[in-house]
Amino acid sequence: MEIKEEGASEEGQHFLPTAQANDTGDTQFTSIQKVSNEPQLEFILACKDLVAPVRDRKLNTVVQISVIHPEEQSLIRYSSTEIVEGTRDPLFLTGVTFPPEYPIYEETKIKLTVYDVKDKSHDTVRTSVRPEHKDSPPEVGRSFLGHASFKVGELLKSKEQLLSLSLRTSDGGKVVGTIEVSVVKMGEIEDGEADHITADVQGQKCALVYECTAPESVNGKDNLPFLNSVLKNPVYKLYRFPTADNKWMQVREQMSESILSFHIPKELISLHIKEDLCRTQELKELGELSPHWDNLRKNVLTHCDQMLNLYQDILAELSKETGSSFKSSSSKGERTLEFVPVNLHLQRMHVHSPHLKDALYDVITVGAPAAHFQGFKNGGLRKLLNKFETERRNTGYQFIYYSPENTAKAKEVLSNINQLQPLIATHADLLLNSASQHSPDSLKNSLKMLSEKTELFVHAFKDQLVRSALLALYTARPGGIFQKPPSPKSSTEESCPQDQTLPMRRQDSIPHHSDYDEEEWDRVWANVGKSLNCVIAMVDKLIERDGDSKGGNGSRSNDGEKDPSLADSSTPHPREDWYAELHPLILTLKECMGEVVSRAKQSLTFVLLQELAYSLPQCLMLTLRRDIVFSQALAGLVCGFIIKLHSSLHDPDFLRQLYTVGLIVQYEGLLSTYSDEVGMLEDMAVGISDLKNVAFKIIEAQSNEVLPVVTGRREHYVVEVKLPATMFESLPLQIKGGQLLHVHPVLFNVGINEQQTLAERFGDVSLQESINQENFELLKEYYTIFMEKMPPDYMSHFQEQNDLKGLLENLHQNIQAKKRKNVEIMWLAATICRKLNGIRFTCCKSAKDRTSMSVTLEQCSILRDEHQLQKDFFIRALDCMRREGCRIENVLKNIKCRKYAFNMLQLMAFPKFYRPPEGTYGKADT
Ligand SMILES: O=P(O)(O)O[C@H]1[C@H](O)[C@@H](O)[C@H](OP(=O)(O)O)[C@@H](OP(=O)(O)O)[C@H]1O
Repeated sequence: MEIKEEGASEEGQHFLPTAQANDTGDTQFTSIQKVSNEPQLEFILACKDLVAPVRDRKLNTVVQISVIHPEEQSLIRYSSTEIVEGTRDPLFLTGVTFPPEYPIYEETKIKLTVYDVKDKSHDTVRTSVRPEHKDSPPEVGRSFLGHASFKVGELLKSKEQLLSLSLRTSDGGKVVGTIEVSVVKMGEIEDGEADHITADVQGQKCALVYECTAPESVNGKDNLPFLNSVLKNPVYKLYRFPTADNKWMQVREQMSESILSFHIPKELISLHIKEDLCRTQELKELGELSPHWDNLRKNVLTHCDQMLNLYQDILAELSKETGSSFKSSSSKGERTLEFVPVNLHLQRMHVHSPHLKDALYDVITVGAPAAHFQGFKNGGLRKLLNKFETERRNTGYQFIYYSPENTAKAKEVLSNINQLQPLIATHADLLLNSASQHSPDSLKNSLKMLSEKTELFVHAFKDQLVRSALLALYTARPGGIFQKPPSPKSSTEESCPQDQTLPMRRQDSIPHHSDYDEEEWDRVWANVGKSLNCVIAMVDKLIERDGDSKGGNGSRSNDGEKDPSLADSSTPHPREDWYAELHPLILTLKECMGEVVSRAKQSLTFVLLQELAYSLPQCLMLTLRRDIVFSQALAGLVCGFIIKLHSSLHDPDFLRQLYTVGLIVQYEGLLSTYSDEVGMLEDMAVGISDLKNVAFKIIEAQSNEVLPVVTGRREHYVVEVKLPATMFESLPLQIKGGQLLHVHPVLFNVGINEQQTLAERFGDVSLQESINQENFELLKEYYTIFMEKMPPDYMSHFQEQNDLKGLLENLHQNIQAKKRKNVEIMWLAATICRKLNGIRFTCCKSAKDRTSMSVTLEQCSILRDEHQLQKDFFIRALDCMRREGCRIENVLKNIKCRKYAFNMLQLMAFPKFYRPPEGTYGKADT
């Protein structure tokens, strides 16, 4: 019989096979009854009375679990337990779990093979994904003890779902002990019913059947289709660990890819293309410029076209990747995949322990957002942007210097214009519609909407930048001649006081010009407000006269075609033509608005031209780098946000926090401050900080398509997250009403590897220190807003439960202490984030090795601190997770080898609890 390795696919990307058998409609096998999206079958193992091949030898046992699919004859190696040392009655903490989509049936046969491990460092449990054959050499470091098999149906139908099987030697003759298989059911009976289970782990007594409940809020079954559309290829691992009071807790790890890894980059690149096309158009529409500026513009347009082509090519390449949900660490430097985050996963721990509530702990693990293709020879974004800005500020003779804040402001105003102008036009048309229907209520409502949007519009231009940009553009015209547009209707000008002319404050590098009429912009701008006032006055008058006429006044119709004079209110007007009265005023309003838009657009486009004009290729490459890094960061953020929303949808306090304060998003970085990783950290710091420009909006899904949509433009993104109608309905009004939901990203980095040792001894750790200090300030700010804005009744309970102030002080002291490899910083920051209901991230270069050490440590620390994990079992639990848990599968799917990429020397530099167990590390041998 052939033995294959599970997940031995060429790519090594999908460790677990998808449900081929189910998909092909293969119905001759009996499906297992299962709870939707829960693993289909989970069991734990224990052996008794094992016979050692050599008398008095203490056994170190491991069980290899293999599957024989009913339609095939080959044996698939599925999973292993951990090694239990020094006992003939091992009780294994690592269980076996078959995910929801796995093709398993009652007829499926499971084979359990027990080995005695002689040398753990050589126990090369499946180091490569190459299939093994019958005549493969025996595995180094272990010897066969015995095996047993059973059919899944037999286990499920057995009394108490517990099988006790004899272990036999390979010839099937001699019995060498027994193995017990007990079904675990997380989620079928009520809490407390599992009390009879005792865990005498020290004494190595075998446990009975496991049954526990997972409350609806944890499983969130009704939200599953929503989450399933985002998460793919889950890997599940099961464990049982003893609690301090000698009971068992059950722990299930889940690790899933997300199609957002590719979806968000595609959305974002499309958006950039749209924005850049629009910018090109706007630059062309700048009108006539003097030769200096015109040349500059031509140059910019040529380069922008090249960049556009590049983005279009990347998008075309990415669009070929339909259905992909994972970019491996080895593809980090691939140009066409640069926008895609590296190795992005949800890492979830679901804990069920007696007397305690079920709990979920989620961490998003992802490679540090960084531009690997461009490389790090010249540093990363933080340094490059600073350098660029300093040089730009100091060499301003060929162009006008606008600060990054002003450039961002210009983009913001442009974005507001693009949104508001069509919106106002729609509301104006609705108003006319109400007028033609002669409906006072509808007229009032339409007017209310129109007024609100127009006020926002007028407010958007209340900025000194627009004024100074107008002057700058004026001076850039041939001969400095500003083409005067036709003045708005005199009636508007006359009826409104000129009270909005503000003194002009020029930027230093902006030229003065004596011919320039500084007040003209104020007049044009103020005309919008004035025309709106005219509309309001007219509506009031019409409604009033309508009331009068209904009250029995005489009749007279009003022509009012061209002149919207409002002076004749005393004359009675029975059933007048409201449309005819309002139409010219609306035309004037639109005209005034058009005038403002055209001037503001041109002047702000001129501001943006300055940004590009200085050091063109460099500027565009920086933008590309920033876009790449941001795209990777955004993909992770959207994934984290959707998962958080999904798991907390039934929590009113969370929802309130979401719309009143926003969410903290905490990133744990494990990068060193040495060599290339300095550049990565510099990229990462900017990418994460840029996430503060993202807001989320929840909208009701109109179809089955629930993938998020990214809107806005650079520096002003709105991610629309779609929810199915039933879920959407249950949301608070504020969220349903489209209120923007904000995020507050913070990054704390602590390098832990041998490179960091070098940085500490011979290099520089100031980057890490300043990042941690700056981000501490941001975290403190969030905490302050949180305390201020959350309602007092919630806060009193919250403060009682969480000593956040103390934790923050502790974090601050640790950051100030400047201790080497101070991993306490990460634990404190993560704890604060969890207590604040935030979204957790852990990142290193590839999110594969160091990240795996960190998330497993975090998981076990949570089990110890929150779920009373027996202290003596802390290291065993950690080793179980690292040896057989989701993260070793992560390594496998990335590099097709089941070994963390560390050598002894590297590990000696790691803080103690970040070192994986013997036999699980080394360099890839494929
Ligand atoms: O290049 P060697 O000497 O094998 O060092 C490895 C490190 O030990 C690992 O920590 C890196 O992986 P993580 O970035 O996931 O920790 C790993 O990153 P990689 O998987 O991206 O190559 C390597 O840098």
